[in-house]
Amino acid sequence: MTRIPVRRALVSVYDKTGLEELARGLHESGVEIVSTGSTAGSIAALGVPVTPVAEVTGFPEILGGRVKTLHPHVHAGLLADQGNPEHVSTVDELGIATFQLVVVNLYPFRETVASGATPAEIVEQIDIGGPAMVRSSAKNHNSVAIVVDPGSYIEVLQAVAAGGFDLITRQRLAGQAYAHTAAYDAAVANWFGQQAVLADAQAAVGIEGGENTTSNWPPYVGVALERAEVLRYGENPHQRAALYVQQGAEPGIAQAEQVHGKAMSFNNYVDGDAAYRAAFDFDEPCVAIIKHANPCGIATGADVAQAHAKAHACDPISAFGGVIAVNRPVTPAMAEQVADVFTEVILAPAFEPAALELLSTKKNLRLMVVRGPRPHGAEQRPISGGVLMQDADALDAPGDDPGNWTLACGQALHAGELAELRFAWRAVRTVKSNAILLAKDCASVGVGMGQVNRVDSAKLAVARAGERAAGAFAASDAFFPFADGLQVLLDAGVRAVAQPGGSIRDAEVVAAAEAAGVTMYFTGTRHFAH
Ligand SMILES: NC(=O)c1ncn([C@@H]2O[C@H](COP(=O)(O)O)[C@@H](O)[C@H]2O)c1NC=O
Repeated sequence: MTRIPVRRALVSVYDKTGLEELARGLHESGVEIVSTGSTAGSIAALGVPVTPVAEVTGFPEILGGRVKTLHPHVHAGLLADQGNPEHVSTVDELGIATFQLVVVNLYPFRETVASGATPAEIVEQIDIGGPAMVRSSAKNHNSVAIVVDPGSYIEVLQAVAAGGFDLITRQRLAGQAYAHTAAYDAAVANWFGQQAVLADAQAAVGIEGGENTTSNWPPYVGVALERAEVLRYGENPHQRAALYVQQGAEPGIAQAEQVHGKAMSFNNYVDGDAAYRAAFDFDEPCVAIIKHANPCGIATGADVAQAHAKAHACDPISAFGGVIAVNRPVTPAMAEQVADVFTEVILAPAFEPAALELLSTKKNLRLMVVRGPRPHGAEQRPISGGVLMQDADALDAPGDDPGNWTLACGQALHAGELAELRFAWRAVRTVKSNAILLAKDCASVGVGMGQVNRVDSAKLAVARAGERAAGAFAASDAFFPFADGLQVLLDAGVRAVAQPGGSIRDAEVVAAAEAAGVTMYFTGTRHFAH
């Protein structure tokens, strides 16, 4: 493989991490370093020889740094194919020296947006010259190696000392470089999109009839995904699969840190995500046990061990091979309970040392550290040929506060009972629609999920609860279109029901509850989850 010896390098970095080692190493290998303003200043301060880029261009940096490397003496030096005799003679005639290595990292655009800077400050942090150099060098990877990641300087110095970069490495670096500028431009485009949304919203204020409905979503959304892991297989063994993390996204399970166990599978991630969302919906210590993206047990408790015991008791048969999420650090007491049950994954914000030690003896159990709370931004759902976007179904709708519920029939519940019904209401939204959840003592006791009619979901919940259905607190993720589904719950002896209300047959539904002497609240909010 042909290596291209590095004689001349262009270094222009905003992030000066590792710059000292890089500059010293390049100099020791006999490489001439050309550099921009403060990068050159930092290198010179180390006592390492450096040529300021203005000496190469014969032009000062102007417009507050907007123009420093945008010059033919730089870009021809980056773009000349050093294996092409015509290119070589052209640059020779014009007295342009070529580069074999370019090290660039860009102005911190995303960080500046996140810092709450003004639009003018943000715009100034859109790097122009940097991406131009990155793209020129990457295009000309036949002659130039382009490095955008301060984490790869050691590899860079090794390659330089070994006689230069081979073609495969230059191609790989070029790919990384284009991914880097693409992600950067996507972040810039997304910011401009957000500005457009804000401008539209401001323009809509005062328009009679109110709200701006057309432009609440940006005209373009750039998503940059970086492969974090190749998975053994997908949902089934014949499907290939990989995990990608979304750059700039709120951290979630894709960014979780594995502290024990074999590699996560595709299904572990899917179930883990459902478990994470469920457990982190609660402020109290909460444990959710998930199978096939649905809870087979969810409970809150005084501590995580109690919450786990209650969640497990909901459906011990289904809990076998489950994925567990907990919204507090795992304690030794909880770890002892879990150790007795075959479990695929536990996700938690932390594991107490003794818990970690105990659970680490289980070689098939995966332990993942996740940072809560669950992401609240917009959610994407791929469909064939596109993506649907929606606001995350946060638990902040008026109907999520029992204080806003309407008593449809029966005696108002006292505070303790209302807390039970509130638990059922919060927990049911983690269940795939049609969803019916029966709870007692702030623990699910029967869950009916994913049925194509509400009657079957009710039957399933009641069947799973068995005797526990009597006196249970029931929640339905959407209204009862007829009284039949509710009747299943009433016949099983539930104590109270929370449901959105809003069916054209509400009167029939309420009459059925009233006849059974059961309290029913309308929440006014629906929580479908598909
Ligand atoms: N305008 C230009 O010609 C230009 N050339 C390089 N840059 C950026 O300037 C930064 C380095 O500048 P300095 O060495 O002055 O800290 C790098 O992030 C680089 O991407 C430029 N800045 C912005 O566009």
